[in-house]
Amino acid sequence: MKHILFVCTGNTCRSPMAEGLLRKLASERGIQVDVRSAGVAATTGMPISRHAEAVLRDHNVEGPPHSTLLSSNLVGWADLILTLTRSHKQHVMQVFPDSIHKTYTLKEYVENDEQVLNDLQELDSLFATLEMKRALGQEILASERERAIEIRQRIPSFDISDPFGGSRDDYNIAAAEIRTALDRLLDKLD
Ligand SMILES: N[C@@H](Cc1ccc(OP(=O)(O)O)cc1)C(=O)O
Repeated sequence: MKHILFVCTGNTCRSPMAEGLLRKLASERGIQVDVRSAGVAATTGMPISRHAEAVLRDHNVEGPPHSTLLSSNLVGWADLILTLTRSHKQHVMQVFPDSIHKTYTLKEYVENDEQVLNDLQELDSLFATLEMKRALGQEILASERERAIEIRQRIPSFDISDPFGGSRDDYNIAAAEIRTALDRLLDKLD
């Protein structure tokens, strides 16, 4: 059975909704997945946001009982790590470099446009080069910086915006965005 780990910041809003919704949608389609979630800056044991909980309740789903900080154990457990934003993905890849081959943003993983996927691949590799150069104190070429900016400007956003502190509507919007991506994810896993 595939182990899927969703990652956001606090693991109280987006990734718990993704976890609960995927469990529900997968079981409706008879697809076997084991799903968990965590946050890159989470405090383990915090309650899930009341709006996120309400969204899940409306779908007759239970989310995780509390938040969990991302750990190497969880990263090791996962076959596929799906982050809610690009910065979460960068964080996971920096802190757990062995996870590079299995870490994607949720929206990027379900993207089908070849041109966009090529751009993303080039951006990831540029990002890795720039990070390495920064760490080694090497000069970053203007051409490298400009290329990264050029690609960023033309690709769509792969982030699911953070409803933290927002209204129930903000949570509904995030949940709808997540759900659309999860339907496409299940098409891919089917
Ligand atoms: N954990 C952060 C706050 C935070 C909580 C949740 C959050 O949303 P999500 O769970 O979707 O990442 C974002 C940020 C803090 O220390 O205040």
